[in-house]
Amino acid sequence: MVFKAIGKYKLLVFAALVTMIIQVAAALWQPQYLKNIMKVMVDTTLSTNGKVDQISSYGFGLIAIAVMGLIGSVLNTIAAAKIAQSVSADIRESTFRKIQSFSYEDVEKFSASNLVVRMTNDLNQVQMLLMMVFQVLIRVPMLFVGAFVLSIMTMPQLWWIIILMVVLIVVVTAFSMKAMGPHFMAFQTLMDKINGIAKDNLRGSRVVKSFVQEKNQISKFDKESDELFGHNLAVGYIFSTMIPAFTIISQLAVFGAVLFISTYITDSVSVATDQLGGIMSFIQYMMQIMFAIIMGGMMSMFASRGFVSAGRIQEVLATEPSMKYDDVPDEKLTGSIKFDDVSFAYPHDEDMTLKNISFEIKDGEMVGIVGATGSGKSTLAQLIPRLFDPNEGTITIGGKDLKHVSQNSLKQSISIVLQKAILFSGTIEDNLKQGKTDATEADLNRAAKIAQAAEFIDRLPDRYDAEVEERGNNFSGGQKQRLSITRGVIKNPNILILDDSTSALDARSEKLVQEALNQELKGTTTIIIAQKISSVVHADKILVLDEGQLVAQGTHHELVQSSEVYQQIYDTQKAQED
Ligand SMILES: Nc1ncnc2c1ncn2[C@@H]1O[C@H](COP(=O)(O)OP(=O)(O)OP(=O)(O)O)[C@@H](O)[C@H]1O
Repeated sequence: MVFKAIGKYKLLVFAALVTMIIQVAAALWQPQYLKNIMKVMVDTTLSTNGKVDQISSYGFGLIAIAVMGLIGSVLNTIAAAKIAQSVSADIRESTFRKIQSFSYEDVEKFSASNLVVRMTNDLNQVQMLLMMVFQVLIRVPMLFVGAFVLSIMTMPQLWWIIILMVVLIVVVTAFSMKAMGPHFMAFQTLMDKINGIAKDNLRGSRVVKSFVQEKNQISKFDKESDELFGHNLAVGYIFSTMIPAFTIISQLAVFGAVLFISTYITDSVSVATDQLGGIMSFIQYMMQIMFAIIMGGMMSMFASRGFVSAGRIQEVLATEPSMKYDDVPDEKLTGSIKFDDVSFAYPHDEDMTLKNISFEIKDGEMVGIVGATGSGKSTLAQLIPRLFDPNEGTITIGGKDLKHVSQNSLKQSISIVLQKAILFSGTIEDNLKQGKTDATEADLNRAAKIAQAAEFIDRLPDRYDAEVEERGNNFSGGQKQRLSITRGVIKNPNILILDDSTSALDARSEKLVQEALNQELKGTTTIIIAQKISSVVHADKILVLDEGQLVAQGTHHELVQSSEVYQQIYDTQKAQED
Protein backbone atom coordinates (compact mmCIF):
# COMPACT_ATOMS: atom_id res chain seq x y z
CA MET A 1 0.00 0.00 0.00
CA VAL A 2 2.69 2.48 1.09
CA PHE A 3 4.98 1.55 -1.81
CA LYS A 4 2.14 1.97 -4.27
CA ALA A 5 1.30 5.35 -2.80
CA ILE A 6 4.95 6.46 -2.89
CA GLY A 7 5.14 5.50 -6.58
CA LYS A 8 3.07 8.59 -7.41
CA TYR A 9 5.84 10.87 -6.13
CA LYS A 10 8.84 9.53 -8.05
CA LEU A 11 10.34 12.98 -8.59
CA LEU A 12 10.20 13.83 -4.89
CA VAL A 13 11.65 10.44 -3.99
CA PHE A 14 14.47 11.06 -6.46
CA ALA A 15 15.06 14.51 -4.91
CA ALA A 16 15.08 13.04 -1.39
CA LEU A 17 17.61 10.37 -2.40
CA VAL A 18 19.90 12.80 -4.19
CA THR A 19 19.85 15.28 -1.30
CA MET A 20 20.49 12.43 1.10
CA ILE A 21 23.52 11.34 -0.94
CA ILE A 22 24.77 14.95 -0.90
CA GLN A 23 24.48 15.02 2.90
CA VAL A 24 26.32 11.73 3.33
CA ALA A 25 29.01 12.75 0.83
CA ALA A 26 29.52 16.03 2.69
CA ALA A 27 29.78 14.25 6.03
CA LEU A 28 32.29 11.74 4.68
CA TRP A 29 34.28 14.34 2.81
CA GLN A 30 34.87 16.70 5.72
CA PRO A 31 37.35 14.46 7.62
CA GLN A 32 39.45 14.17 4.45
CA TYR A 33 39.84 17.95 4.39
CA LEU A 34 40.73 17.99 8.07
CA LYS A 35 43.36 15.38 7.41
CA ASN A 36 44.86 17.55 4.68
CA ILE A 37 44.82 20.63 6.91
CA MET A 38 46.65 18.71 9.66
CA LYS A 39 49.13 17.44 7.12
CA VAL A 40 49.93 20.98 6.01
CA MET A 41 50.20 22.16 9.61
CA VAL A 42 52.92 19.66 10.50
CA ASP A 43 54.67 19.82 7.12
CA THR A 44 58.18 21.19 7.89
CA THR A 45 59.07 21.64 4.21
CA LEU A 46 56.50 24.44 3.70
CA SER A 47 57.06 28.15 4.49
CA THR A 48 54.64 29.93 6.85
CA ASN A 49 53.02 31.81 3.94
CA GLY A 50 52.73 28.63 1.95
CA LYS A 51 51.06 26.93 4.92
CA VAL A 52 48.58 29.80 5.40
CA ASP A 53 47.65 29.74 1.69
CA GLN A 54 47.09 26.00 1.64
CA ILE A 55 45.23 25.90 4.97
CA SER A 56 42.95 28.78 3.80
CA SER A 57 42.09 27.01 0.58
CA TYR A 58 41.35 23.76 2.49
CA GLY A 59 39.39 25.82 5.03
CA PHE A 60 37.22 27.35 2.27
CA GLY A 61 36.75 23.88 0.84
CA LEU A 62 35.66 22.65 4.27
CA ILE A 63 33.13 25.48 4.61
CA ALA A 64 31.86 24.85 1.06
CA ILE A 65 31.30 21.18 1.91
CA ALA A 66 29.56 22.09 5.16
CA VAL A 67 27.26 24.50 3.26
CA MET A 68 26.62 21.82 0.65
CA GLY A 69 25.70 19.38 3.42
CA LEU A 70 23.43 21.96 5.02
CA ILE A 71 21.61 22.73 1.76
CA GLY A 72 21.30 18.99 1.16
CA SER A 73 19.83 18.56 4.62
CA VAL A 74 17.27 21.39 4.22
CA LEU A 75 16.17 20.19 0.77
CA ASN A 76 16.03 16.60 2.02
CA THR A 77 13.79 17.59 4.92
CA ILE A 78 11.46 19.45 2.53
CA ALA A 79 11.31 16.51 0.11
CA ALA A 80 10.83 13.95 2.91
CA ALA A 81 8.08 16.05 4.52
CA LYS A 82 6.30 16.46 1.18
CA ILE A 83 6.45 12.72 0.48
CA ALA A 84 5.30 11.83 3.99
CA GLN A 85 2.42 14.29 3.97
CA SER A 86 1.26 13.63 0.42
CA VAL A 87 1.41 9.86 0.81
CA SER A 88 -0.39 9.91 4.16
CA ALA A 89 -3.07 12.25 2.75
CA ASP A 90 -3.58 9.80 -0.15
CA ILE A 91 -3.77 6.84 2.21
CA ARG A 92 -6.16 8.72 4.51
CA GLU A 93 -8.47 9.47 1.59
CA SER A 94 -8.36 5.93 0.21
CA THR A 95 -9.00 4.53 3.69
CA PHE A 96 -12.00 6.82 4.15
CA ARG A 97 -13.27 5.91 0.67
CA LYS A 98 -12.82 2.23 1.51
CA ILE A 99 -14.72 2.61 4.78
CA GLN A 100 -17.55 4.28 2.85
CA SER A 101 -17.80 1.15 0.70
CA PHE A 102 -18.12 -1.01 3.83
CA SER A 103 -21.40 -2.49 4.81
CA TYR A 104 -22.76 -1.76 8.26
CA GLU A 105 -21.59 -5.25 9.19
CA ASP A 106 -17.99 -4.48 8.12
CA VAL A 107 -17.95 -1.32 10.25
CA GLU A 108 -19.25 -3.31 13.21
CA LYS A 109 -16.56 -5.94 12.72
CA PHE A 110 -13.77 -3.37 13.15
CA SER A 111 -15.82 -1.12 15.49
CA ALA A 112 -16.21 2.56 14.75
CA SER A 113 -13.66 3.80 17.30
CA ASN A 114 -11.06 1.30 16.12
CA LEU A 115 -11.45 2.62 12.56
CA VAL A 116 -11.03 6.20 13.82
CA VAL A 117 -7.77 5.25 15.61
CA ARG A 118 -6.51 3.60 12.44
CA MET A 119 -7.28 6.69 10.38
CA THR A 120 -5.67 9.09 12.87
CA ASN A 121 -3.04 7.58 15.21
CA ASP A 122 -1.91 4.83 12.89
CA LEU A 123 -1.75 7.18 9.96
CA ASN A 124 0.43 9.57 12.01
CA GLN A 125 2.79 6.69 12.73
CA VAL A 126 3.00 5.90 9.02
CA GLN A 127 3.67 9.58 8.27
CA MET A 128 6.50 9.60 10.81
CA LEU A 129 7.86 6.36 9.38
CA LEU A 130 7.97 7.85 5.88
CA MET A 131 9.69 10.94 7.18
CA MET A 132 12.23 8.72 8.92
CA VAL A 133 12.80 6.52 5.88
CA PHE A 134 13.60 9.45 3.62
CA GLN A 135 15.59 11.37 6.20
CA VAL A 136 17.43 8.78 8.22
CA LEU A 137 16.86 5.13 7.46
CA ILE A 138 18.54 5.15 4.04
CA ARG A 139 21.22 7.61 5.15
CA VAL A 140 22.31 5.36 8.02
CA PRO A 141 23.60 2.40 5.95
CA MET A 142 25.23 4.78 3.45
CA LEU A 143 26.99 6.65 6.25
CA PHE A 144 27.99 3.44 8.00
CA VAL A 145 29.50 1.79 4.92
CA GLY A 146 31.18 5.03 3.75
CA ALA A 147 32.69 5.86 7.15
CA PHE A 148 33.74 2.23 7.68
CA VAL A 149 35.55 1.98 4.34
CA LEU A 150 37.13 5.43 4.63
CA SER A 151 38.27 4.88 8.23
CA ILE A 152 40.05 1.68 7.25
CA MET A 153 41.51 3.37 4.17
CA THR A 154 42.70 6.27 6.35
CA MET A 155 44.27 4.11 9.07
CA PRO A 156 44.54 0.55 7.76
CA GLN A 157 46.60 -0.52 10.77
CA LEU A 158 43.70 0.42 13.12
CA TRP A 159 41.11 -1.81 11.43
CA TRP A 160 40.77 -3.93 14.55
CA ILE A 161 39.81 -0.91 16.68
CA ILE A 162 36.95 -0.16 14.26
CA ILE A 163 35.77 -3.76 14.23
CA LEU A 164 35.97 -3.96 18.03
CA MET A 165 34.04 -0.71 18.41
CA VAL A 166 31.36 -1.81 15.91
CA VAL A 167 30.93 -5.14 17.72
CA LEU A 168 30.65 -3.46 21.14
CA ILE A 169 28.18 -0.84 19.94
CA VAL A 170 26.07 -3.40 18.10
CA VAL A 171 25.97 -5.57 21.24
CA VAL A 172 24.97 -2.64 23.50
CA THR A 173 22.42 -1.39 20.95
CA ALA A 174 20.93 -4.87 20.45
CA PHE A 175 20.58 -5.43 24.21
CA SER A 176 19.02 -2.02 24.73
CA MET A 177 16.59 -2.46 21.83
CA LYS A 178 15.59 -5.90 23.07
CA ALA A 179 14.88 -4.41 26.47
CA MET A 180 12.94 -1.49 24.97
CA GLY A 181 10.97 -3.56 22.42
CA PRO A 182 8.10 -4.70 24.69
CA HIS A 183 7.69 -1.16 26.02
CA PHE A 184 7.36 0.27 22.51
CA MET A 185 4.84 -2.42 21.62
CA ALA A 186 2.79 -1.60 24.71
CA PHE A 187 2.68 2.09 23.72
CA GLN A 188 0.32 1.48 20.79
CA THR A 189 -2.13 -0.65 22.75
CA LEU A 190 -2.18 1.81 25.64
CA MET A 191 -2.61 4.77 23.31
CA ASP A 192 -5.63 2.98 21.76
CA LYS A 193 -7.09 2.46 25.23
CA ILE A 194 -6.43 6.03 26.37
CA ASN A 195 -7.99 7.40 23.18
CA GLY A 196 -11.01 5.16 23.65
CA ILE A 197 -11.55 6.25 27.26
CA ALA A 198 -11.14 9.95 26.41
CA LYS A 199 -13.51 9.65 23.45
CA ASP A 200 -16.19 7.74 25.37
CA ASN A 201 -15.91 10.19 28.24
CA LEU A 202 -16.31 13.27 26.07
CA ARG A 203 -19.09 11.76 23.96
CA GLY A 204 -20.99 10.67 26.99
CA SER A 205 -20.22 13.75 29.06
CA ARG A 206 -23.90 14.23 29.90
CA VAL A 207 -24.07 10.73 31.36
CA VAL A 208 -20.78 11.25 33.19
CA LYS A 209 -22.06 14.48 34.73
CA SER A 210 -25.54 13.27 35.55
CA PHE A 211 -24.32 10.07 37.19
CA VAL A 212 -21.44 11.95 38.82
CA GLN A 213 -19.00 9.52 37.26
CA GLU A 214 -16.04 11.92 37.08
CA LYS A 215 -14.05 10.11 39.80
CA ASN A 216 -14.57 6.71 38.20
CA GLN A 217 -13.60 8.07 34.80
CA ILE A 218 -10.51 9.73 36.23
CA SER A 219 -9.34 6.56 37.96
CA LYS A 220 -9.98 4.51 34.80
CA PHE A 221 -8.00 7.04 32.74
CA ASP A 222 -5.23 7.34 35.35
CA LYS A 223 -4.76 3.57 35.43
CA GLU A 224 -3.94 3.41 31.71
CA SER A 225 -2.03 6.68 31.78
CA ASP A 226 0.12 5.45 34.71
CA GLU A 227 0.87 2.27 32.82
CA LEU A 228 1.96 4.32 29.83
CA PHE A 229 4.07 6.46 32.13
CA GLY A 230 5.69 3.29 33.52
CA HIS A 231 6.67 2.17 30.04
CA ASN A 232 8.01 5.62 29.19
CA LEU A 233 10.02 5.62 32.39
CA ALA A 234 11.48 2.19 31.63
CA VAL A 235 12.55 3.38 28.18
CA GLY A 236 14.09 6.45 29.83
CA TYR A 237 16.11 4.25 32.22
CA ILE A 238 17.41 2.11 29.39
CA PHE A 239 18.41 5.23 27.49
CA SER A 240 20.17 6.59 30.52
CA THR A 241 22.44 3.54 30.64
CA MET A 242 22.87 3.38 26.88
CA ILE A 243 24.34 6.86 26.50
CA PRO A 244 27.20 6.42 29.05
CA ALA A 245 27.92 2.98 27.56
CA PHE A 246 28.35 4.55 24.12
CA THR A 247 30.49 7.32 25.55
CA ILE A 248 32.78 4.81 27.27
CA ILE A 249 33.10 2.73 24.09
CA SER A 250 33.90 5.75 21.95
CA GLN A 251 36.43 7.09 24.45
CA LEU A 252 38.10 3.70 24.72
CA ALA A 253 38.27 3.52 20.91
CA VAL A 254 39.81 7.00 20.67
CA PHE A 255 42.21 6.22 23.48
CA GLY A 256 43.23 2.95 21.79
CA ALA A 257 43.74 4.65 18.44
CA VAL A 258 45.85 7.45 19.91
CA LEU A 259 47.88 5.02 22.02
CA PHE A 260 48.59 2.83 19.05
CA ILE A 261 49.49 5.72 16.78
CA SER A 262 51.82 7.19 19.42
CA THR A 263 54.12 4.17 18.92
CA TYR A 264 54.60 5.33 15.31
CA ILE A 265 55.46 8.84 16.45
CA THR A 266 58.36 7.57 18.57
CA ASP A 267 59.46 5.19 15.79
CA SER A 268 59.65 7.59 12.91
CA VAL A 269 58.99 11.31 12.58
CA SER A 270 58.03 11.18 8.89
CA VAL A 271 55.46 8.44 9.44
CA ALA A 272 54.11 10.29 12.45
CA THR A 273 53.62 13.48 10.41
CA ASP A 274 51.44 11.55 7.99
CA GLN A 275 49.58 9.72 10.75
CA LEU A 276 48.73 12.83 12.77
CA GLY A 277 46.37 14.16 10.08
CA GLY A 278 44.96 10.69 9.63
CA ILE A 279 44.16 10.18 13.28
CA MET A 280 41.92 13.27 13.26
CA SER A 281 39.81 12.06 10.37
CA PHE A 282 39.92 8.51 11.71
CA ILE A 283 38.35 9.65 14.98
CA GLN A 284 35.66 11.53 13.05
CA TYR A 285 34.86 8.43 11.01
CA MET A 286 34.64 6.41 14.20
CA MET A 287 32.09 8.89 15.52
CA GLN A 288 30.13 8.67 12.29
CA ILE A 289 30.10 4.87 12.46
CA MET A 290 28.90 5.03 16.04
CA PHE A 291 26.22 7.56 15.14
CA ALA A 292 25.08 5.38 12.21
CA ILE A 293 24.72 2.26 14.37
CA ILE A 294 22.92 4.05 17.21
CA MET A 295 20.60 5.88 14.82
CA GLY A 296 19.98 2.69 12.85
CA GLY A 297 19.03 0.82 16.01
CA MET A 298 16.80 3.58 17.33
CA MET A 299 15.13 4.19 14.02
CA SER A 300 14.43 0.55 13.35
CA MET A 301 12.72 0.39 16.72
CA PHE A 302 10.57 3.43 15.95
CA ALA A 303 10.06 2.16 12.42
CA SER A 304 8.68 -1.12 13.73
CA ARG A 305 5.83 0.86 15.31
CA GLY A 306 5.22 2.48 11.93
CA PHE A 307 5.15 -0.90 10.22
CA VAL A 308 2.61 -2.23 12.72
CA SER A 309 0.44 0.83 12.01
CA ALA A 310 0.88 0.44 8.25
CA GLY A 311 -0.29 -3.16 8.66
CA ARG A 312 -3.38 -2.04 10.55
CA ILE A 313 -4.31 0.42 7.79
CA GLN A 314 -3.53 -2.15 5.12
CA GLU A 315 -5.96 -4.51 6.85
CA VAL A 316 -8.75 -1.95 6.34
CA LEU A 317 -7.77 -1.31 2.72
CA ALA A 318 -7.58 -5.03 1.95
CA THR A 319 -11.02 -5.75 3.38
CA GLU A 320 -13.46 -6.52 0.62
CA PRO A 321 -16.89 -5.08 1.43
CA SER A 322 -18.95 -8.02 2.62
CA MET A 323 -21.98 -6.76 0.72
CA LYS A 324 -21.85 -6.78 -3.06
CA TYR A 325 -24.41 -5.12 -5.30
CA ASP A 326 -25.28 -6.45 -8.73
CA ASP A 327 -24.32 -4.22 -11.60
CA VAL A 328 -27.88 -3.91 -12.93
CA PRO A 329 -29.78 -0.82 -14.13
CA ASP A 330 -31.33 1.39 -11.45
CA GLU A 331 -35.09 1.28 -11.03
CA LYS A 332 -37.65 2.51 -8.54
CA LEU A 333 -38.91 -0.58 -6.76
CA THR A 334 -42.57 -0.87 -5.88
CA GLY A 335 -43.48 -1.12 -2.22
CA SER A 336 -44.40 -4.80 -1.84
CA ILE A 337 -42.17 -6.76 0.56
CA LYS A 338 -41.84 -10.50 1.03
CA PHE A 339 -39.79 -12.33 3.66
CA ASP A 340 -39.43 -16.00 2.85
CA ASP A 341 -38.15 -18.15 5.75
CA VAL A 342 -35.58 -15.51 6.76
CA SER A 343 -33.11 -16.19 9.57
CA PHE A 344 -30.38 -13.86 10.68
CA ALA A 345 -27.49 -13.81 13.17
CA TYR A 346 -25.30 -10.80 13.91
CA PRO A 347 -21.61 -11.23 13.01
CA HIS A 348 -19.77 -13.15 15.78
CA ASP A 349 -23.13 -14.23 17.25
CA GLU A 350 -23.78 -17.94 17.35
CA ASP A 351 -27.52 -17.67 18.00
CA MET A 352 -29.97 -16.50 15.38
CA THR A 353 -31.55 -13.15 16.28
CA LEU A 354 -34.33 -13.72 13.73
CA LYS A 355 -35.67 -17.20 13.13
CA ASN A 356 -37.60 -18.43 10.08
CA ILE A 357 -39.54 -15.25 9.45
CA SER A 358 -42.08 -15.27 6.62
CA PHE A 359 -44.63 -12.57 5.78
CA GLU A 360 -45.89 -10.46 2.91
CA ILE A 361 -46.68 -6.76 2.76
CA LYS A 362 -48.67 -5.35 -0.15
CA ASP A 363 -47.66 -2.18 -1.96
CA GLY A 364 -48.93 0.88 -0.09
CA GLU A 365 -49.88 -0.92 3.13
CA MET A 366 -49.24 0.46 6.55
CA VAL A 367 -47.69 -2.19 8.77
CA GLY A 368 -46.83 -2.12 12.44
CA ILE A 369 -44.21 -4.26 14.16
CA VAL A 370 -44.58 -4.84 17.88
CA GLY A 371 -42.87 -7.05 20.41
CA ALA A 372 -40.96 -6.96 23.66
CA THR A 373 -37.62 -5.19 24.00
CA GLY A 374 -34.92 -7.19 22.24
CA SER A 375 -37.43 -9.30 20.29
CA GLY A 376 -35.74 -8.34 17.00
CA LYS A 377 -37.94 -5.53 15.60
CA SER A 378 -35.07 -3.19 14.61
CA THR A 379 -33.05 -6.10 13.30
CA LEU A 380 -35.89 -7.14 11.02
CA ALA A 381 -36.33 -3.58 9.77
CA GLN A 382 -32.61 -3.25 9.01
CA LEU A 383 -32.74 -6.20 6.62
CA ILE A 384 -35.15 -4.34 4.31
CA PRO A 385 -32.73 -1.60 3.12
CA ARG A 386 -29.95 -4.28 3.19
CA LEU A 387 -27.98 -2.95 6.14
CA PHE A 388 -27.38 -6.67 6.74
CA ASP A 389 -28.00 -9.72 4.60
CA PRO A 390 -29.95 -12.64 6.04
CA ASN A 391 -28.07 -15.85 6.72
CA GLU A 392 -30.92 -17.90 5.35
CA GLY A 393 -34.04 -17.24 3.28
CA THR A 394 -34.81 -14.51 0.77
CA ILE A 395 -36.25 -11.03 0.89
CA THR A 396 -37.96 -9.58 -2.15
CA ILE A 397 -38.98 -5.99 -2.73
CA GLY A 398 -41.35 -5.22 -5.59
CA GLY A 399 -40.93 -8.86 -6.63
CA LYS A 400 -37.11 -8.52 -6.94
CA ASP A 401 -34.65 -10.45 -4.77
CA LEU A 402 -32.85 -7.80 -2.69
CA LYS A 403 -29.50 -9.35 -3.56
CA HIS A 404 -30.06 -8.62 -7.24
CA VAL A 405 -30.99 -4.95 -7.23
CA SER A 406 -28.58 -2.05 -7.54
CA GLN A 407 -27.53 0.01 -4.54
CA ASN A 408 -29.10 3.12 -6.10
CA SER A 409 -32.43 1.36 -6.58
CA LEU A 410 -32.51 0.59 -2.88
CA LYS A 411 -31.47 4.10 -1.97
CA GLN A 412 -34.14 5.67 -4.18
CA SER A 413 -36.93 3.36 -3.07
CA ILE A 414 -36.43 2.81 0.66
CA SER A 415 -36.02 5.20 3.59
CA ILE A 416 -35.31 4.08 7.12
CA VAL A 417 -35.56 6.47 10.03
CA LEU A 418 -33.46 4.81 12.70
CA GLN A 419 -34.33 4.48 16.36
CA LYS A 420 -31.49 6.79 17.32
CA ALA A 421 -31.75 10.09 15.48
CA ILE A 422 -28.28 10.77 14.13
CA LEU A 423 -27.45 14.20 12.76
CA PHE A 424 -24.15 15.40 11.31
CA SER A 425 -22.39 18.68 11.94
CA GLY A 426 -23.25 21.23 9.24
CA THR A 427 -26.54 22.98 8.58
CA ILE A 428 -30.07 21.67 8.79
CA GLU A 429 -30.19 21.79 5.00
CA ASP A 430 -27.00 19.67 4.70
CA ASN A 431 -28.60 17.06 6.93
CA LEU A 432 -31.94 17.03 5.16
CA LYS A 433 -30.34 16.85 1.71
CA GLN A 434 -28.71 13.57 2.67
CA GLY A 435 -32.20 12.22 1.94
CA LYS A 436 -32.32 13.83 -1.50
CA THR A 437 -29.27 15.67 -2.77
CA ASP A 438 -31.15 17.81 -5.27
CA ALA A 439 -34.02 18.70 -2.93
CA THR A 440 -35.58 22.11 -3.63
CA GLU A 441 -36.83 24.52 -0.97
CA ALA A 442 -40.35 23.30 -1.74
CA ASP A 443 -39.25 19.68 -1.07
CA LEU A 444 -37.69 20.74 2.24
CA ASN A 445 -40.81 22.62 3.28
CA ARG A 446 -43.14 19.77 2.39
CA ALA A 447 -41.08 17.13 4.20
CA ALA A 448 -40.58 19.35 7.26
CA LYS A 449 -44.34 19.87 7.41
CA ILE A 450 -45.06 16.13 7.32
CA ALA A 451 -42.53 15.50 10.10
CA GLN A 452 -43.90 18.42 12.17
CA ALA A 453 -40.41 19.94 12.02
CA ALA A 454 -41.51 23.08 10.16
CA GLU A 455 -42.86 24.71 13.32
CA PHE A 456 -39.46 24.83 15.04
CA ILE A 457 -37.36 25.31 11.87
CA ASP A 458 -39.44 28.40 11.02
CA ARG A 459 -38.69 29.84 14.44
CA LEU A 460 -34.92 29.61 13.87
CA PRO A 461 -33.45 32.88 12.52
CA ASP A 462 -31.45 31.02 9.85
CA ARG A 463 -34.12 28.37 9.20
CA TYR A 464 -32.52 25.67 7.00
CA ASP A 465 -29.12 27.37 7.30
CA ALA A 466 -29.12 26.97 11.07
CA GLU A 467 -25.98 25.24 12.34
CA VAL A 468 -26.20 21.67 13.57
CA GLU A 469 -23.47 20.89 16.10
CA GLU A 470 -21.62 17.59 16.25
CA ARG A 471 -24.17 14.77 16.67
CA GLY A 472 -26.97 17.35 16.70
CA ASN A 473 -26.22 18.29 20.30
CA ASN A 474 -27.88 21.69 19.99
CA PHE A 475 -31.30 20.13 19.29
CA SER A 476 -33.67 18.40 21.65
CA GLY A 477 -34.39 14.67 21.32
CA GLY A 478 -37.81 15.38 19.78
CA GLN A 479 -36.38 17.96 17.35
CA LYS A 480 -33.68 15.53 16.26
CA GLN A 481 -36.32 12.87 15.63
CA ARG A 482 -38.43 15.28 13.57
CA LEU A 483 -35.39 16.25 11.49
CA SER A 484 -34.60 12.57 10.95
CA ILE A 485 -38.16 11.91 9.79
CA THR A 486 -37.93 14.93 7.46
CA ARG A 487 -34.74 13.48 5.98
CA GLY A 488 -36.49 10.14 5.56
CA VAL A 489 -39.60 11.39 3.80
CA ILE A 490 -37.99 14.06 1.60
CA LYS A 491 -37.39 11.74 -1.35
CA ASN A 492 -40.90 10.31 -1.39
CA PRO A 493 -39.76 6.72 -0.87
CA ASN A 494 -41.90 3.79 -1.94
CA ILE A 495 -41.08 2.14 1.39
CA LEU A 496 -40.72 4.15 4.58
CA ILE A 497 -39.55 2.47 7.78
CA LEU A 498 -39.96 4.35 11.05
CA ASP A 499 -38.04 2.51 13.76
CA ASP A 500 -39.54 3.84 16.96
CA SER A 501 -38.84 7.26 15.45
CA THR A 502 -41.54 9.17 17.28
CA SER A 503 -40.67 7.97 20.78
CA ALA A 504 -39.48 11.42 21.87
CA LEU A 505 -42.54 13.19 20.44
CA ASP A 506 -45.52 14.18 22.55
CA ALA A 507 -48.77 12.33 21.79
CA ARG A 508 -50.22 15.25 19.80
CA SER A 509 -47.15 15.63 17.56
CA GLU A 510 -47.00 11.86 17.03
CA LYS A 511 -50.62 11.87 15.92
CA LEU A 512 -49.99 14.83 13.59
CA VAL A 513 -46.99 13.07 12.01
CA GLN A 514 -49.07 9.95 11.41
CA GLU A 515 -51.94 11.90 9.89
CA ALA A 516 -49.57 13.83 7.63
CA LEU A 517 -47.90 10.59 6.54
CA ASN A 518 -51.29 9.05 5.73
CA GLN A 519 -52.28 12.05 3.66
CA GLU A 520 -49.04 13.00 1.96
CA LEU A 521 -47.46 9.59 1.39
CA LYS A 522 -50.58 7.75 0.32
CA GLY A 523 -49.03 5.16 -1.96
CA THR A 524 -46.03 4.57 0.30
CA THR A 525 -45.63 1.29 2.15
CA THR A 526 -45.05 2.39 5.73
CA ILE A 527 -43.57 0.14 8.38
CA ILE A 528 -43.85 1.48 11.90
CA ILE A 529 -41.95 -0.15 14.72
CA ALA A 530 -43.65 0.90 17.91
CA GLN A 531 -43.38 0.31 21.60
CA LYS A 532 -47.01 1.40 22.05
CA ILE A 533 -49.76 -0.58 20.40
CA SER A 534 -51.77 2.66 20.20
CA SER A 535 -49.27 3.88 17.55
CA VAL A 536 -50.15 1.03 15.18
CA VAL A 537 -53.69 0.22 16.09
CA HIS A 538 -54.98 1.39 12.69
CA ALA A 539 -52.34 -0.45 10.67
CA ASP A 540 -53.43 -2.73 7.80
CA LYS A 541 -51.35 -5.41 9.38
CA ILE A 542 -49.36 -5.84 12.60
CA LEU A 543 -46.44 -8.26 12.91
CA VAL A 544 -45.84 -9.60 16.43
CA LEU A 545 -42.30 -10.65 17.27
CA ASP A 546 -41.25 -12.69 20.24
CA GLU A 547 -37.64 -13.75 20.84
CA GLY A 548 -36.78 -13.44 17.16
CA GLN A 549 -39.82 -15.33 15.92
CA LEU A 550 -42.87 -14.00 14.12
CA VAL A 551 -45.54 -15.36 16.42
CA ALA A 552 -48.59 -13.67 14.92
CA GLN A 553 -49.74 -11.29 12.21
CA GLY A 554 -53.04 -9.61 11.42
CA THR A 555 -55.07 -6.52 12.19
CA HIS A 556 -55.42 -5.21 15.72
CA HIS A 557 -58.87 -6.76 16.07
CA GLU A 558 -57.71 -10.13 14.79
CA LEU A 559 -54.67 -10.18 17.07
CA VAL A 560 -56.58 -9.18 20.17
CA GLN A 561 -58.64 -12.31 19.56
CA SER A 562 -55.96 -14.70 18.38
CA SER A 563 -52.51 -13.84 19.73
CA GLU A 564 -51.59 -14.45 23.33
CA VAL A 565 -48.35 -12.44 23.09
CA TYR A 566 -50.21 -9.51 21.52
CA GLN A 567 -52.95 -9.69 24.13
CA GLN A 568 -50.37 -9.60 26.91
CA ILE A 569 -48.67 -6.51 25.49
CA TYR A 570 -52.00 -4.85 24.88
CA ASP A 571 -53.33 -5.61 28.36
CA THR A 572 -50.15 -4.39 30.05
CA GLN A 573 -50.21 -1.14 28.10
CA LYS A 574 -53.92 -0.62 28.70
CA ALA A 575 -53.43 -1.20 32.43
CA GLN A 576 -50.61 1.39 32.44
CA GLU A 577 -52.79 3.95 30.62
CA ASP A 578 -55.66 3.40 33.01
N1 LIG B 1 -25.35 -4.67 16.31
C1 LIG B 1 -25.64 -5.74 17.04
N2 LIG B 1 -24.73 -6.70 17.24
C2 LIG B 1 -25.04 -7.81 17.96
N3 LIG B 1 -26.24 -8.02 18.53
C3 LIG B 1 -27.18 -7.07 18.37
C4 LIG B 1 -26.94 -5.89 17.62
N4 LIG B 1 -28.06 -5.13 17.62
C5 LIG B 1 -28.97 -5.83 18.35
N5 LIG B 1 -28.46 -6.98 18.79
C6 LIG B 1 -29.16 -8.01 19.57
O1 LIG B 1 -30.23 -8.49 18.81
C7 LIG B 1 -31.38 -8.67 19.59
C8 LIG B 1 -32.56 -7.91 18.95
O2 LIG B 1 -32.27 -6.54 19.01
P1 LIG B 1 -33.22 -5.46 18.32
O3 LIG B 1 -32.58 -4.14 18.46
O4 LIG B 1 -33.57 -5.91 16.96
O5 LIG B 1 -34.50 -5.55 19.25
P2 LIG B 1 -35.77 -4.62 19.30
O6 LIG B 1 -36.94 -5.52 19.33
O7 LIG B 1 -35.73 -3.59 18.24
O8 LIG B 1 -35.57 -3.96 20.74
P3 LIG B 1 -36.02 -2.50 21.25
O9 LIG B 1 -37.50 -2.53 21.32
O10 LIG B 1 -35.42 -2.43 22.60
O11 LIG B 1 -35.50 -1.51 20.30
C9 LIG B 1 -31.05 -8.19 20.99
O12 LIG B 1 -30.80 -9.31 21.78
C10 LIG B 1 -29.78 -7.39 20.81
O13 LIG B 1 -28.92 -7.58 21.91
